[in-house]
Amino acid sequence: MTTNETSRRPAPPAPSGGRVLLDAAGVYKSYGDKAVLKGVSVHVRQGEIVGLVGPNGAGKTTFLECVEGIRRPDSGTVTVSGLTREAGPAAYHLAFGAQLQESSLAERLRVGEALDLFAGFYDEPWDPADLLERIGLTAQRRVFYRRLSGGQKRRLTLALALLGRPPVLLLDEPTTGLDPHARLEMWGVLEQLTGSRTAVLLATHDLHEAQNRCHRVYVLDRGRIAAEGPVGELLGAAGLTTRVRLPDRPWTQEVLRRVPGWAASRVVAGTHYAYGGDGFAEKAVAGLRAYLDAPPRPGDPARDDVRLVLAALSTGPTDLEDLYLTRTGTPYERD
Ligand SMILES: Nc1ncnc2c1ncn2[C@@H]1O[C@H](COP(=O)(O)OP(=O)(O)OP(=O)(O)O)[C@@H](O)[C@H]1O
Repeated sequence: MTTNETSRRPAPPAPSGGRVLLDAAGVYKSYGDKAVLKGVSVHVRQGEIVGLVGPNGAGKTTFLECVEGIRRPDSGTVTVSGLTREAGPAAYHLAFGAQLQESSLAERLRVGEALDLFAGFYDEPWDPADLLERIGLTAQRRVFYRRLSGGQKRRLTLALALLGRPPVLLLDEPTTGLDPHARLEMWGVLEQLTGSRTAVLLATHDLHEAQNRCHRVYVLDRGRIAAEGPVGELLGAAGLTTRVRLPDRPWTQEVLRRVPGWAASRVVAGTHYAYGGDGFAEKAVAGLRAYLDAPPRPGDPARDDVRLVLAALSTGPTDLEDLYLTRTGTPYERD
C-alpha cells in the first residue's frame, strides 16, 4: 500500500583539527533600507568543503561578495587566511580564489591565453597546461572564449580561481549549467585539487551535491543562518530522520501532528511532507489505518479518502532537502 523510498547517502566525514582559514563573524549588509545579511557568521577550516544553501534572495551571493571584498559589510568582521581587506586589495586577493556567479572574459581570448594571462598575477601559479588537463579543457586550449559551451566556461572560470593555488576557494554555484559528466568531473577536480590543503566555501542550489559532497552546510534564510553543521547531525538533532509524503487534505495536518514523534510539516504544491524521528513513519501509517478499522466518529476523515491517501503515501529517510523545506521559507500554513 505504501512505498518505501531509497536510503540516505552519508555525508563525507569532516576533517578535524584544520586551521580556520575563513572566519566571518556577525556580518550585516543592507542595500538602501533593505537588510539582506543580518548577522551572518561562517567559518571554514583547512581541508573542509562547506556548502552555503538557501532560497533565491537569501543573501548567499551578497555574503560571498562581502568575503571577496567586492562589497563592504555594514558591520562584522571577515578574515581570510589571516588577512582582512584592510591588508589592501593586492595582498587580500591573493588570500583566496573566487568563481563568481556570473563572469565573462574577452570574447576573442583563447582558453590558453586566458590562463597564461592570469598566471602572470601570481608568483607560483599552477602550471596552466597541467591545470587545463585536470579541468578537461586541453582540447579547447586554442578556442575563443565566446565559442565555449556554458559548461566549458564554468570550468574555465574554476581553473582561473584555482590558478594561484589559493588557500581559500569561494565558489558561487559552481555546477550550475553543467551536464552530469561535467558535474562529476568538476567535483573530482575540486576534491583532488583541494585535498587537505584548501578551505572551500560554495553556494549551491543543488542540495544533493551539498549533502553528498560537503562536510558541513550552512542554511541561509532571509539573511540569517537557520541551521549549521553536518547534514546527518542536523537532521538527527532536529528530530527529522523520517519523511512521510502524502497528498494534502484538509484533515492531514491535524491527524499527523497527533502522531508521536511528529516534528514538522510542509505542504508544497498539494503534497504534504511530514517529518519525524525514527519510527514516525510506521506510527503515521498505523494512525491512518486506524480510521479504516475503528467505528466512524463525527469529524473523522472519510474512509474512502483515507484509503486514497494511504495508497499514494510513501515513506523514507530525510535528506538535506527536507531540512531545507522545514527551515526556510514560510512555515506550514493552510490556505
Ligand atoms: N546590488 C544590489 N542592490 C540592491 N539589492 C540587491 C543587490 N544585489 C542583491 N540585491 C538583493 O539582495 C537580496 C539577496 O540577493 P543575493 O543575490 O545575495 O541572494 P542569493 O541568495 O545569492 O540568491 P540566488 O540564489 O537567487 O542567487 C535579494 O533580494 C536581491 O534582490
